[in-house]
Amino acid sequence: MEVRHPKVQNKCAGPGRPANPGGFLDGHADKRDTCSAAHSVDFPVSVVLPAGGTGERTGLQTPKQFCSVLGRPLISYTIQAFERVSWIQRIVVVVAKESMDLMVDIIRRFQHEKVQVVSGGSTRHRSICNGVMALGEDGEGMAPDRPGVVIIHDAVRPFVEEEFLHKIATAAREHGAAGAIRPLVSTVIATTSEGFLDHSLERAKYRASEMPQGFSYDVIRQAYERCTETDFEFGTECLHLALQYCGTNAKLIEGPPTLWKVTYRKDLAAVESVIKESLSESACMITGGRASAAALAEAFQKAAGALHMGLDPIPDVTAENSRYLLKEANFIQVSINDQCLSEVEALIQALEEANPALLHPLVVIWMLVITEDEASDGSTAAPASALMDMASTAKLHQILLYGIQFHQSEVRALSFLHLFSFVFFH
Ligand SMILES: Nc1ccn([C@@H]2O[C@H](COP(=O)(O)OP(=O)(O)OP(=O)(O)O)[C@@H](O)[C@H]2O)c(=O)n1
Ligand SMILES: O=P(O)(O)OC[C@@H](O)[C@@H](O)[C@@H](O)CO
Repeated sequence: MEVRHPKVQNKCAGPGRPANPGGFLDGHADKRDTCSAAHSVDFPVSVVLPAGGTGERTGLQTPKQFCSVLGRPLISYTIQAFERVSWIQRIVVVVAKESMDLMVDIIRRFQHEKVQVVSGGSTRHRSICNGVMALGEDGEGMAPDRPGVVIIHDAVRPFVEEEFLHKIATAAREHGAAGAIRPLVSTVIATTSEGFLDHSLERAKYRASEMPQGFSYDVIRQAYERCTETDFEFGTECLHLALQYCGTNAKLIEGPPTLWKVTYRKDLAAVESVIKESLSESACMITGGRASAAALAEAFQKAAGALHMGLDPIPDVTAENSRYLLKEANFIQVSINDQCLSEVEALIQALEEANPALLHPLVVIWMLVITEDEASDGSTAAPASALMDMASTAKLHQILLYGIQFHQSEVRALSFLHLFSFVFFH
């Protein structure tokens, strides 16, 4: 499907079918508010993820954005990094038309939110242009809800944090354009036509242009409406288009080293080791909706921030929260004074039914909290034998079950999180 916008007919389009105006695959926005209070914006932000390349430099048959990492396509990690940000409204993924069905399947399988799939072009700029135009598409009589800011981010850069996205988006809002930069690792040199050194650049004066980049919508749209076929064919830098065709000088912001792009096969191995390491840094805390458990989860969530752990408290894993079963690797089931194992049994059953395509064990910690009044009744510990039996069965499904019981007066969130982090690092 090709996005063909009347004003820029064939401007960014490659070959392809007329575009579906871009109906959402699942239109409900992500209701899970995952942004911390520190990060919010007062203008609409959308994202374009160019993912229409072939990944030739990996030497693999499968385009790198669709290569599996721990049983999950690389692009799914990148989409998740954006869909978790509550102030991002729409994510346009731009893929080659022959990958459209695959992309739709990935979105459904991993229950991605806020995603619209658009057909790519023969070059990266053409693909990005298609994505930008789709954001302004009138689509079936709907007034285009054009974003104030568009974040553009290569789909093969899976490690992007909300805090940096917020910096890029607010700088783009203020300056019209903003981009991530990183120090150069190697010196840049110019060669003669015979392949000899012509001159070298003073490395300290230059930076590597990375992603994400942000633009006010009108700037990037106008840049693509005005740029030339040569730009579309050979260009690699959106910031240059904004300067060249809109006179907009991008604000440059040094980003973390995690912004690197998967380009070669070795980069896929690096992604896998980084993701494995990060597995111990997030968990889903299931509170059952009880006020006391929710209060405890809130205290843990605050403490988790100090350990750079992401902790998502939710009441259960049903309905819209069922996506956690596919994307999270660690779960803490909180029971208050309830020695019955039914809740954790239900969680393990839900995990087995969801059968997430992860090649590493899932970890479930049953956290039994005994409150002061209950403790005075001399309540006994949960039936350890029943827990052991359940753990033995769960292990057959790659689920590692642990139990921890403590009295409310013993709760020191940070120390428990250190313990959880140790257990999660499997
Ligand atoms: N016609 C294209 C070419 C590239 N991209 C996307 O732009 C990003 C960065 O480009 P690059 O790393 O060069 O990806 P490929 O072009 O796939 O890699 P190669 O040059 O090795 O083929 C990737 O997410 C890629 O999918 C795109 O959307 N459309
Ligand atoms: O050139 P490639 O297509 O490999 O990758 C695109 C990069 O050039 C681009 O992501 C940054 O340089 C920022 O513009």
